[in-house]
Amino acid sequence: MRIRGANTSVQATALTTIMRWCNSVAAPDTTSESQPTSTALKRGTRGKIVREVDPRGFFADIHDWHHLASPETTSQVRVALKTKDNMLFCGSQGTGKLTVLRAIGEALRDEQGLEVAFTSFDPLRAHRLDGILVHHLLGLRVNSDELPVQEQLEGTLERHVRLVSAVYENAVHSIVTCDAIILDSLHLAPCVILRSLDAVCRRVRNNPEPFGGLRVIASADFWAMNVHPGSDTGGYLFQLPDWDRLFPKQLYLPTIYGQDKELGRLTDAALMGTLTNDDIATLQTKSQHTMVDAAHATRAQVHSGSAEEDDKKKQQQQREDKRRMMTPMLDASKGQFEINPRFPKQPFTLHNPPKAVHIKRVEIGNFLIGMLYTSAFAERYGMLGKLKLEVGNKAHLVFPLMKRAASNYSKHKSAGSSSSPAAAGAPVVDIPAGVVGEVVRIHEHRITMLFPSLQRTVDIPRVRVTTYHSEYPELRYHTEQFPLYPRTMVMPRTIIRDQRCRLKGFMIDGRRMADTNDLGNLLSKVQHWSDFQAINIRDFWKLEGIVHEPTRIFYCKLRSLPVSRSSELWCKNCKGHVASKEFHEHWMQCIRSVRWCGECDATVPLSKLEAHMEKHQVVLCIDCGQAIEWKNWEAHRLACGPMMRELSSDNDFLPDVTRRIAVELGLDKRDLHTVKQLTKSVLPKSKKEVYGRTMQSLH
Ligand SMILES: Nc1ncnc2c1ncn2[C@@H]1O[C@H](COP(=O)(O)OP(=O)(O)OP(=O)(O)O)[C@@H](O)[C@H]1O
Repeated sequence: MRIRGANTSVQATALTTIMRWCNSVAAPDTTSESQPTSTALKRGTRGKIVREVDPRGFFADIHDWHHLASPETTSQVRVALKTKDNMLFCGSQGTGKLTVLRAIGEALRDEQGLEVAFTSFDPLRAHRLDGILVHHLLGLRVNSDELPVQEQLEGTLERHVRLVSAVYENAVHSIVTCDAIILDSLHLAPCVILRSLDAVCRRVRNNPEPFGGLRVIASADFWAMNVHPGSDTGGYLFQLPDWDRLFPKQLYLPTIYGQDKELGRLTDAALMGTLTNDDIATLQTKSQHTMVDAAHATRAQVHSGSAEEDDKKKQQQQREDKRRMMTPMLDASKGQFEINPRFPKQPFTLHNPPKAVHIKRVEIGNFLIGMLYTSAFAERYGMLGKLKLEVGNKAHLVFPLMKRAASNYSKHKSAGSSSSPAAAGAPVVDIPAGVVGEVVRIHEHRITMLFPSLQRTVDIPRVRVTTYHSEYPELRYHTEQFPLYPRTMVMPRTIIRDQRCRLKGFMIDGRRMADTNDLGNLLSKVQHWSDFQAINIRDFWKLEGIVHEPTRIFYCKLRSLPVSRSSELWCKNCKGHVASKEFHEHWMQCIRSVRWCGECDATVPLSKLEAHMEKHQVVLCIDCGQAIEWKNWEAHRLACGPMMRELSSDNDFLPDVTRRIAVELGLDKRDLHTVKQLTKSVLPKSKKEVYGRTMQSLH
């Protein structure tokens, strides 16, 4: 094995280290000045992280590509092959975005011979895409909380391009070495990243076109953005001035696959904020009745033949069934404890490669270790880092468990076939993902689960996933965890973020929802009426901000739908009435030029917003303990009673020395007036932060 691209001395050290570490590798070729191997030159293979499931015990299908060749997907692939434009696929969960991206990426690579990087902003989806995190393509830190300003970010991106070509010798992708990027979960990208990517691509690729001519095929689910009812109206990706230039082809995928047709219509209405009272009634009654019917049917199957049971027992059983089927959804505050149990019973284990510390000393080694390490956590596969299952708890499967050994499937995948696994003689699904079961027994290395709907009791061992880079297979991380997801953790935000499978048997309670778009996002996770029960939706639906207005307006434009049927519309940004016909033009101009200041009840030009909001900054006068707006500070410091006493001789608390120095220095009482900026948590509402972010992302 060779470490390519390092300078000779570093390379020699690295080689020795890794050679010592891995006995089985061939002798290093120190004479050739870092000639790329044939693997590295093979198109489309750079930067590939491989994830393999150990086929012993239960084999889980973690790759899950069954519709790459479906008619809907292939029609999108045809469009992508014909056009040279960048494309963006929008849609809610389950609309096939990832499948389309994967199919287009493969077609660009295999049919047009392009070097394609498969990336996502979401680590879990990066794994599902068989790709890498965008951060690894761009050279960004994964866990960095603070984003640098655009200039710094551009510097980081350019530096990474240089590192990839000079030090890593193109063993991984960079924005220069690939011809196309598959960019998933764009809704998670801050504006500044997209703007820097565009600017740096144009510079380093020496091409004035968007992204320097790099083909970008992206997907986004803007309904899943982290916004809450009080969020701002501006500063989102789709409001960037050159958004349409960056993505000339934008499509909305309307069909949630596998979902009941009427339920699909209501899910769309919930997402777009157009649910009527009748729709809510249908949602509540239909889900309730069908769910209870399903519970009865299951029980009847299990107890068929027991006719002597008396009516009372039957009724009791039915009540019990109903209770068991409907797990109430948790709200965010309660669920937090469940999600991060202090003493997990089944922690996930991550086995590091031996001598990882030594390998880290070489730049490429450091980069690879970082990339693999952040890709190998249980959460990246949809499992949990901390699992606390007890006997009697309910949980559902994260992956479909397969029946036969994995060898055929691996061969089939490595042969690059995109046909269905069943057709290639691959293992078939034994227990589908999402099935709800009850923990019967817990052993050290397996959990016995009873799946009542399948009438099966099955031992579930830990899934063992090995993660490595295709060109450095010696560096391996092994992840182990039970592929189970506790039912107690079903709550709006976690389902959306962590769950890859569809949900069954839970309650959508309007009163437990707190976040924008929760109802639509939850509904898009279910397929049939019998999977859930909706209650109290009417209470929730009346609340302001329950659908994210900027996203709704953007999607209306994308789908050529009217924002409203009335002749006039209320602009949430400038708080004015606008004729419906002109609404879109007005909105786009409005959000790019002004913001509403709630303190002054007036619009403020975007260019002056930062300075304006500074005036509303609240500060604490330490002398009198009062919170005062910054604009009133000057007046306050002249009139603050407790402060005026400070330098007077009857202030026993002021040390004589301080008083003398102050008088000698000519400091008047005003200059001694003290002020403390309040911490964010004390402030009633962080308007500054909201507007600050907006300013930063728009300019
Ligand atoms: N054309 C299709 N026909 C039927 N089912 C499909 C089709 N495309 C995708 N699916 C299935 O729909 C489900 C969601 O697909 P995919 O993951 O690609 O969508 P997504 O929009 O990325 O949604 P999610 O956020 O739920 O992952 C998967 O189970 C997939 O197999």
